[in-house]
Amino acid sequence: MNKRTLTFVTGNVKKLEEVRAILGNNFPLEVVSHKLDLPELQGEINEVSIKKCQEAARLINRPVFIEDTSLCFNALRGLPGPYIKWFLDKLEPEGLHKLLTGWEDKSAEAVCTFAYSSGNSDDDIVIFQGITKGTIVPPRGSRDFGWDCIFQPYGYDKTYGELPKEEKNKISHRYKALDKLKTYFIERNGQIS
Ligand SMILES: O=c1nc[nH]c2c1ncn2[C@H]1C[C@H](O)[C@@H](COP(=O)(O)OP(=O)(O)OP(=O)(O)O)O1
Ligand SMILES: [Mg+2]
Repeated sequence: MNKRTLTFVTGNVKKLEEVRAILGNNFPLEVVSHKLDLPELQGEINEVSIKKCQEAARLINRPVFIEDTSLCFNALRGLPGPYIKWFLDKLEPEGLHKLLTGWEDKSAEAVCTFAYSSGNSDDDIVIFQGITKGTIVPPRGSRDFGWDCIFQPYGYDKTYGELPKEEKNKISHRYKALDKLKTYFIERNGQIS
């Protein structure tokens, strides 16, 4: 039987790469991607993801999921959080690290939030979240993907940017969120809605 398809809406190719690598082959649905830069309204993390997903479902009109990533500095009470993309664009990794000058607490949480819509506007949006805790350090390693070079997960002496991809994908915020998403669809035998 052909697998049902589920559309991942993102404008970020690095995210898509990781999602494909982490979901692997034993996922009961076929994931296709759709490149779109969705509007992201301001708010708390889950709110941003729910609205982003509703907009994706409205535009694409079929079962979709989206993902929104936050980087939350504990000293800054969770900021930049969902606004990390704009902080990174303007400050670059060096500047993000410097934001914490003057704070002893360099701890941070990488938060990945997937939101799924069956495409039926009567159904609730389902959220899957994964959090990896770590420390913000001066940049080290690959600059291929966002803020990877300044985030050092707890228990490691390497940043995400220094870890081999397979290692990052075993411990990352994205891995933990996708693990929940995977379980949800496996328990439903790939049933959408
Ligand atoms: O694992 C990661 N390691 C390092 N950097 C990361 C990671 N995951 C997202 N990022 C960056 C991309 C963007 O600068 C911001 C999140 O913003 P976010 O809106 O979720 O991503 P995006 O706009 O690039 O793609 P999308 O079209 O799916 O919204 O953090
Ligand atoms: Mg975005």
